[in-house]
Amino acid sequence: MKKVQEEIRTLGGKKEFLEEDDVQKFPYFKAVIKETLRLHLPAPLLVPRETSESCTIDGYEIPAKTIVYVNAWAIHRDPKAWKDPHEFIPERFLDSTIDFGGQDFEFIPFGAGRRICPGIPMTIASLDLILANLLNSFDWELPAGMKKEDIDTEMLPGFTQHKKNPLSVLAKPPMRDKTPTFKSPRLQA
Ligand code: HEM
Repeated sequence: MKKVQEEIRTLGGKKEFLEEDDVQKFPYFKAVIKETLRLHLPAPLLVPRETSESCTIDGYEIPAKTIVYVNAWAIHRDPKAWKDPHEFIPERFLDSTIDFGGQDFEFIPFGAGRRICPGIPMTIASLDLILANLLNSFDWELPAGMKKEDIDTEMLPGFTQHKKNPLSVLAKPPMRDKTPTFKSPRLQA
């Protein structure tokens, strides 16, 4: 958290509101989003498919008209593809060209092929903008007495992943805001 906030607050030019172009200057922030989509992909089994003809995959014969699920959750944690696959290590994406565009089959949070999610640009633009501004504008703390090891990542069963128990966090204005470089008209009013 500290590392990504430092990047945003240093490279973001101390702006009060970051725009889409600003976020493109934050490689570590981008890596954090990728690593989150690797470990906690919203659709862990993608969207089911039906085979149009029989085929053989990895020695298994799949008859025509079979419903097939791609276990992207398992692919994203495959030790043959990822070092320390269960660990949250955004740095693994820094010197890597692996992206979610459907060309790198070890990382497919939006699927791949001709039915790949068409919402990628909208998703990434919204995630970038909302998350970068939340990290820029606030410091985040766990409620008193709670340690980071206590964060519960349990999910409800379902087609898309939803947290079983809500996450409680405290948003605090960062210390640097004691002497703001820019005051919005809203704050001055
Ligand atoms: C984090 C956000 C999102 C994730 C992880 C996600 C993931 C996916 C996945 C895994 C698929 C199936 C692709 C496949 O099986 O190969 C899919 C399909 C689809 N997604 Fe998304 N999606 C997201 C956001 C969106 C948004 C914002 C939109 C619309 C604005 C959208 C629209 C669609 C549509 C229409 C399909 C069906 C495409 C088809 O079957 O041709 N998605 N998405």
